[in-house]
Amino acid sequence: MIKVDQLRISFGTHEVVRGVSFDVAKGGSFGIVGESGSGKSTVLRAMAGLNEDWSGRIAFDGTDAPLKRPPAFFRQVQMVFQDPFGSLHPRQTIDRILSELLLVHKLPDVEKRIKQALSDVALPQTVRFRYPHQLSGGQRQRVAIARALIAEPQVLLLDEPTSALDVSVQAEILNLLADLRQARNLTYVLVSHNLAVIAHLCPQLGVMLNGEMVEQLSADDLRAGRTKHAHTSALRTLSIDLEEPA
Ligand SMILES: Nc1ncnc2c1ncn2[C@@H]1O[C@H](COP(=O)(O)OP(=O)(O)OP(=O)(O)O)[C@@H](O)[C@H]1O
Repeated sequence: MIKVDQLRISFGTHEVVRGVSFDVAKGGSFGIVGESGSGKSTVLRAMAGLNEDWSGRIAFDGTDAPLKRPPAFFRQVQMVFQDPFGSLHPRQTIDRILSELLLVHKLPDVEKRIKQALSDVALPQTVRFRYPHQLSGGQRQRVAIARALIAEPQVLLLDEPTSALDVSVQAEILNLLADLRQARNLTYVLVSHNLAVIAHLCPQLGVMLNGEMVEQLSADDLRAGRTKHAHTSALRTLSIDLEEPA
């Protein structure tokens, strides 16, 4: 479903993504983990069509993505960001936020689709005419997910989708994302610095270090400590230490 091959991205003379390659099967979920600045978000933004200056190959469903994506691309592929406060327009009601993509893509049954989108992410219909600041952080992220799914895409690109949330809410959003993927056969690429988040949603993952994907492995191998690259072992040790403070 997704093929990224020898992706390279520079800002000025600084090459921040240095030949990254990975594949994701249809209905699969691939995680990208790595420390801050390793290039994870830059990879995802290029895949989403938000950065038009890259080289290599990015393909969805067998079709190479051009640098500048046509409008139809954004029906097929949607992105969810870390901070729902930043990604939802503060002066627009949830109704307006959800209807925007439907209008852009000229989809029928706006009313029905908005109601369905709210119920798909387990939000009460009463939030429809509220503003983002009148919702909790978890509810805002549910709106962001509803907006991403409303035009029925096949791929979700998720950039730290739970990092801005309280720990108790994080698990709810991760479970929602897992359920939605299964129900709709969605394909996910998820970026996080948090190995536990990645391992929860992604059976396969890639580890980034200084713009390179230094290792790809299964979540099972990660859990069992079957790692090859020293950086993967270091991330794993760090995440175990964080989860189980002495
Ligand atoms: N628009 C930009 N202009 C210049 N440099 C950038 C830009 N975006 C990212 N960078 C640089 O590219 C490198 C990789 O950034 P990126 O955001 O992809 O890392 P990351 O692994 O996602 O980290 P984080 O989790 O902190 O977002 C960093 O050195 C960053 O400073």
